[in-house]
Amino acid sequence: MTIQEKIATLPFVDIGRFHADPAERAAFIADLRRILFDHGFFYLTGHGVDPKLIADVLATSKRFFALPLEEKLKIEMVKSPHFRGYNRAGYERTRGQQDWREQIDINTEGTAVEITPETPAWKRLLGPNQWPEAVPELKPLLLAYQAEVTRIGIDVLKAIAVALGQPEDAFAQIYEPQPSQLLKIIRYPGREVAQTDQGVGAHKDGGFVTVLLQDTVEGLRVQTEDGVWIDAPPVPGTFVINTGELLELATNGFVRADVHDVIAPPAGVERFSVAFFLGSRYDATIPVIDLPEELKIKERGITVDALNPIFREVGQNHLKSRLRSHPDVARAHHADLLTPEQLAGEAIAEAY
Ligand SMILES: O=C(O)CCC(=O)C(=O)O
Ligand SMILES: [Fe+2]
Repeated sequence: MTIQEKIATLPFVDIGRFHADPAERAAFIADLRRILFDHGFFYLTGHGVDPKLIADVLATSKRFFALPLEEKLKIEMVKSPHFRGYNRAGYERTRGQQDWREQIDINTEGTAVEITPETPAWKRLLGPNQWPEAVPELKPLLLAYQAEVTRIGIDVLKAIAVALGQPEDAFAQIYEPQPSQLLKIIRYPGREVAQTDQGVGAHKDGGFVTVLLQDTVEGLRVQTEDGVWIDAPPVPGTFVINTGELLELATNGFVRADVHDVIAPPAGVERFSVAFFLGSRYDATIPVIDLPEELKIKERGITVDALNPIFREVGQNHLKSRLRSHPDVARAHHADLLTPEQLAGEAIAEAY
């Protein structure tokens, strides 16, 4: 199969059409509405991100991953109460199976909040990032890139709101003034290291939308609604956008959050990607959007209780999943939030 045949199964969305004249914009919205119901994944074009910024982010990330392990461990995540920093390959699992990828997690650059017993627990997520001294250019580049993918993510979200028959700012009440901006630079080592084909196991992403930059090596796969796995190989000049669980919840399953995974590259090959997860404010509660009748009849429903407010409290859920994903960080910094079982159990990191 050629690359063209493979990607024929995932649609392309040119976000430039959202800013075109009214007739073109209306045609775009009609197209997007169809795409959103059928697919949780699409390729984004017309986004206007400077190709030089993209090239610099990838090249500089590769320089970080090429550092000796001891240098990378200087910013290991366990040093950050805010779940920021480096995780080495083979230390995370998805559904019990080892993931083979190393990564740096970055989020909104901030200062730590003083934590008292009265402080909402999610405020522990706020704080500074950890940056590598050995590659000082990484900080300004990733912060510039984070700003750009935030702009794109919000633009796509506005288009999605309009496609759902809502005003374009329908979600602004839960992302303004500060959305969550988790950015990961990721390296997947080849199978001679991984000794399994699991780069990252099957999962859904949690936020509004994910803006994914892939370098040149394929490996990303998406499960369609009928259960078939299709490839989502890199296409130069595009981002892969996938809609997350927050939108699935908000639309009672009209919008899909597709399960996806990454296959580890062949022996001797490494794969790089940069994933950006746009989420709402941490103190937001996910609303249920009242879709127009012609869309409402196509809602699929969701597997959790749609009206249970616990599932809809973003910060609390995010902190819970971070504590589960990174038990070493949880024990080092948040032991007061853990159950005796969590404190006693094996400290295995869960990616999702
Ligand atoms: O690396 C990729 O291509 C995708 C990564 C991913 O799905 C994730 O980190 O959630
Ligand atoms: Fe993902």
